[in-house]
Amino acid sequence: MSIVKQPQADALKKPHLNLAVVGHIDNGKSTLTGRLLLETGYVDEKGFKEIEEEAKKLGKEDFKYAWILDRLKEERERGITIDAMHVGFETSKYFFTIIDLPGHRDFVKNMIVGASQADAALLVVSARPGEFEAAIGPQGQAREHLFLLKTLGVNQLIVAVNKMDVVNFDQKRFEQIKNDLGKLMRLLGYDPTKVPFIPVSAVTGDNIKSKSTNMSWYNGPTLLELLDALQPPPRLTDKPLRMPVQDVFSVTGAGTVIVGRVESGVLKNGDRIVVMPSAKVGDVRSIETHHMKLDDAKPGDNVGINVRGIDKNDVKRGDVIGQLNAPPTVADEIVARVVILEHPTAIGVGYTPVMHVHTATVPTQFIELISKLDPRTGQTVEQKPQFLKKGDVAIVRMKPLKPVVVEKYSDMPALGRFALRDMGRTVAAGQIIEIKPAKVEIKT
Ligand SMILES: Nc1nc2c(ncn2[C@@H]2O[C@H](COP(=O)(O)OP(=O)(O)OP(=O)(O)O)[C@@H](O)[C@H]2O)c(=O)[nH]1
Repeated sequence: MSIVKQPQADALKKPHLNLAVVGHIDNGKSTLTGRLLLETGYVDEKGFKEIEEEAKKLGKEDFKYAWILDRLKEERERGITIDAMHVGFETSKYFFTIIDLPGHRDFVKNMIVGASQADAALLVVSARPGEFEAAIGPQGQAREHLFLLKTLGVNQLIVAVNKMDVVNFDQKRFEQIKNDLGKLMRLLGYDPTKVPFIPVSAVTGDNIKSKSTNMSWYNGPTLLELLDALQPPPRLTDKPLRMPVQDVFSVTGAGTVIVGRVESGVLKNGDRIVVMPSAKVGDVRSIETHHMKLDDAKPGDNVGINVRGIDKNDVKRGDVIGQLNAPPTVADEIVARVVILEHPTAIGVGYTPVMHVHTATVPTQFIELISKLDPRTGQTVEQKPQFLKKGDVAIVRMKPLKPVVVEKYSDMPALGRFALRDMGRTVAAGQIIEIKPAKVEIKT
């Protein structure tokens, strides 16, 4: 029995949103996520009792919510099933899938993959003195995540100011954080007046499901109400099918099962599909989500598909599934608008970081620096710059050094935005403006 419950059919009929929970290490992402699952009835009672008793025994009761996530991670590592891939909870209006559970060692890398699919983000910042300051400091992950979210086009954001119990639910501290974070957000291109800030305590539960009696000075909605007030994104049903592959399994009795999220188009049972860049062709035998069989999968659906004619070894994470009449685009070169987040010196032609785009990672070389732009207005300020450095926004031409599927950001945002990483750091993020396609022959 898994520690988290799977949604019932009614929950899956609700509009679906993908939520990224982001923030600096130790600010309380896991605790808050565990709390949300618990408050919405998505934690198995028996399993949670065990966790509670264990936490009590060790005198670590504050940890019990985060341990829900730890337990889940263990379950995933032990034996992967399709339905354990997606953890979710429901509010009165939506069903939320939490993409990329917090607490991962290489969180930023996963964040990039995750954020490329997020419809909204919940930024968790700690009110504890010092912790908030570190989170938004030069090395702060709250800063880094905000920048990435913005550049990857995730515009819906909720800020949870957590650990309010630690600062005696002090309104002044909350206002100060709102003010300081607001300034940073403005710098990164957000309008902080449009972003809701909420004071919470993940440990005591204040303002999560019910209004806090400790913070009568806060008149806004609870966290669950804020989640309910998010807007569903437009779903690209009329575009060609694109489903980036997250994982592939060989399931005894079933054969090859490919897991991913449909980003555009509609995938139907019985469809003939093509996997790019390998150009392997197969047929869809069944589509499943959260343990239920579906007739089709639409944009936003996270599904496992059982396919005939494609071997497990023919598909890998980062490939993209499409249909034969409009197969996914394999790029020979791309032109992109990039923002340089972090680089110790300067970036010139020849620089080869790793591009993270949808679920793919591929070494990609800068082959031309076309122009430098004013970050605020988007106007060209310099043609053919020699170098790019931290803070610069530029149009560049790049060449993926291995075949990879991408699309123009304007056509399919989820396949057209990327981050560039080098030596464990996020160097830049960008959007694809033009693609020079590679020739790939599809044999049917
Ligand atoms: N007092 C108090 N402590 C909290 C609260 N939320 C989290 N904590 C504590 O803060 C510490 C870090 O919490 P986590 O939930 O593990 O933080 P995280 O952001 O998920 O950390 P990583 O997964 O390591 O990035 C733990 O000791 C929690 O018990 C809160 O609202 N109040």
